[in-house]
Amino acid sequence: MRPETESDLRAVDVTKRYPGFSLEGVTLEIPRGFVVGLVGQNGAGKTTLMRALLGSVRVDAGHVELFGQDLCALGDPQRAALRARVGYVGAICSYPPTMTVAQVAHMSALAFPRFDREVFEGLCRRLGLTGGGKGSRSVKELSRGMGMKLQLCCAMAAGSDLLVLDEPTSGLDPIVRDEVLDVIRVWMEAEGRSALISSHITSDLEKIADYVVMLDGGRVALSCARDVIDDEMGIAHLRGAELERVLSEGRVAAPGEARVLKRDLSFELLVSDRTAFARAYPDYVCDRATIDDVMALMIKGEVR
Ligand SMILES: Nc1ncnc2c1ncn2[C@@H]1O[C@H](COP(=O)(O)OP(=O)(O)OP(=O)(O)O)[C@@H](O)[C@H]1O
Repeated sequence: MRPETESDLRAVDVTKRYPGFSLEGVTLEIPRGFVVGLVGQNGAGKTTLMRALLGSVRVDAGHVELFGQDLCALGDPQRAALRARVGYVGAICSYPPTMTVAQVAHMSALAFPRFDREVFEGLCRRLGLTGGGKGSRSVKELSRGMGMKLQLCCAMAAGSDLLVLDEPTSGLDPIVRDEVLDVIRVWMEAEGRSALISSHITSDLEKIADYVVMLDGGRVALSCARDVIDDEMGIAHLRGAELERVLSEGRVAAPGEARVLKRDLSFELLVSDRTAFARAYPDYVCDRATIDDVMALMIKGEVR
């Protein structure tokens, strides 16, 4: 990923083993100023990876550099200081349920020295969390979407340089999802900010992510710029004989590197360069690939 850009976070060969699951040799970078989207099926290891990156779980091997410093080589105070520059938002709103929005702000201001109340209040107004007496509502009275917005407002107002968001749009309606994405986009406009966002709603990542990292069974199955998926990759829809012809000619993928998925009446073939494919096989249909398409082929596709 963009070796010429400074990285806010760099993970090298990160391994975390649980009984029955392991995150194996994950290497990943979050270049400064960019959004990295993390995708994968349920249980692929996204949350475990995020927790390992933030030092919330001890890794068994590999290392993590946060803002250029090796987390393992630091003492607790230095690690905590670096960690304070990262805003983490989990899928569940973790504030005490009886606290009001205003009290959450007060608690955050005590916890985060860089917490900016004006920024917090501006964000809350923008997202409809406050105004018209709404600020006196307690956390338990907030809907799931409101709880997510409140966590985001706190993380952004805390002066974070890097946001790590675990499924920030899950369970939200499309309008609220767009609002949340808009707020992240506006936050990203300030220089030097980055984000790692996991999601099962890949259409959200298509709107916001600059890079995509795909996890499968605890390993990185694909890591690339989103533009590569949008502009270059394709899904060819082929009949059996057409597929065999394309595979035997070896122009699309070397033997052992093609990904093929059988559908009811045809086969799908993952194509890394759809323009070259169209030139080589002008009579065969090849569509643009979405993140979902690529995920299905990479994870469920047969290797040919
Ligand atoms: N503390 C733990 N002890 C043992 N196993 C764990 C622990 N935390 C996670 N796991 C296991 O690690 C695997 C990956 O879980 P993880 O929550 O990271 O996946 P995920 O990709 O975030 O899934 P989802 O999309 O469903 O949220 C699962 O099999 C889970 O049971």
